[in-house]
Amino acid sequence: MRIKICGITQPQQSLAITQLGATALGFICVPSSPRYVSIEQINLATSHIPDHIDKIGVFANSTIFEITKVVSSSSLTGVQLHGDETPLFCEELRQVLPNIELIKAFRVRSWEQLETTLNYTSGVDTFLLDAYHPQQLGGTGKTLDWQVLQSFRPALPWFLAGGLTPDNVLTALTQIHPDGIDLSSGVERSPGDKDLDKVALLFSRLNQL
Ligand SMILES: O=C(O)c1ccccc1NCC(=O)[C@H](O)[C@H](O)COP(=O)(O)O
Repeated sequence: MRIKICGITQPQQSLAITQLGATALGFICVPSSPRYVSIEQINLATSHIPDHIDKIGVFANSTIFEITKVVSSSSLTGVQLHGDETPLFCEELRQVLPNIELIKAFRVRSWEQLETTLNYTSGVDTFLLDAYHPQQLGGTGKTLDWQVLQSFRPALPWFLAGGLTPDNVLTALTQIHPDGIDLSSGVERSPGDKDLDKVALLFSRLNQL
């Protein structure tokens, strides 16, 4: 299973987190977020990270120009679209960045909304389901209803996000079987400052699976 730790801001934490077992690191490229990082910060945080670790830039309602500028100046291997990007936008971005993993995030407000994932299957590689919050785009610590998600059968591999912590991750994964999990505030001391003890606890809990 893929394990993405998102919202990294401190270079020394990125290496430690991959050594603990993360398969992907997420960098928030949304200026309004307290976890925002510049291109220079992304490059510092990824310079010692092995090639097999996915390095995902998280964007929300950015333009194709803004996204490609960050991707072409960094070692990002993937782009997560966390805003209201349309299927057409994803397909256009795919044309411009054919070798970059595209992840479309859905902030789930209603279960009917999950049907819209169908419209994105040709434009992206991966889905991510996150909790909806009226004021925040991500990193909210809110969980989804895992029981309802048991019937989610997406056409693409998917990450479960939203309020996962070392204490609830096994409960989630006994109910549903995503291809990956994504955690941010559940392994933090404060926004952008990861708690390496919590990250270690996460991996020791996952080893019990
Ligand atoms: O984390 C942010 O600050 C953020 C801001 C704007 C758009 C997306 C953002 N995060 C996206 C993520 O992938 C988070 O990991 C995801 O929302 C889960 O967060 P959490 O509930 O804290 O585990």
